Amino acid sequence: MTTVRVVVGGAVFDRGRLLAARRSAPPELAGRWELPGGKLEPGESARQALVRELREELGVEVEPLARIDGEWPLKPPYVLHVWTARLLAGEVRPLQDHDELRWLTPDRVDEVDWLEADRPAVAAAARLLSAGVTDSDTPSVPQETVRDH
Ligand SMILES: Nc1nc2c([nH]c(=O)n2[C@H]2C[C@H](O)[C@@H](COP(=O)(O)OP(=O)(O)OP(=O)(O)O)O2)c(=O)[nH]1
Repeated sequence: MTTVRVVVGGAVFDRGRLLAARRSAPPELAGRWELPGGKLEPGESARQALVRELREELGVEVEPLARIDGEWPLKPPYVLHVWTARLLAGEVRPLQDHDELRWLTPDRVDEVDWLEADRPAVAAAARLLSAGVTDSDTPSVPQETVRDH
């Protein structure tokens, strides 16, 4: 039996913009843009993994909010899950795995060359941003779009 392993990506919001990160490695993915994050470690929840990865890779503290509905296949055995997250503290810096970071307003999310797997989640995140549901400190996110687990 093959067990799928989860990679969690963060749709990080700050002041109406979505964070995009350009991978610096491995060679086949370098130059493509992703939602920063990484693999869950044993015993770790998706929220914990996201907080840890974004601290390591970007030097910031985030608060995961809710999962964007869906699961996207990556190189087996990995699948991508995406969570929205709010920037709590710090300024993002490309410390690990990335060589450029960009904050994109929802009308400009298509300006970067996203990894294929990320595109549906990026589109969902842009819709949330456009709808303004990420503006408040106490987010209220439409239940048909995200679920919390
Ligand atoms: N983090 C992340 N990885 C993605 C996304 N889209 C996508 O295809 N991937 C791929 C790239 C990698 O092959 C894999 C995740 O690996 P990673 O290198 O980010 O994970 P990690 O930090 O835990 O890595 P490591 O411990 O193996 O070094 O998933 C995405 O949006 N975010």
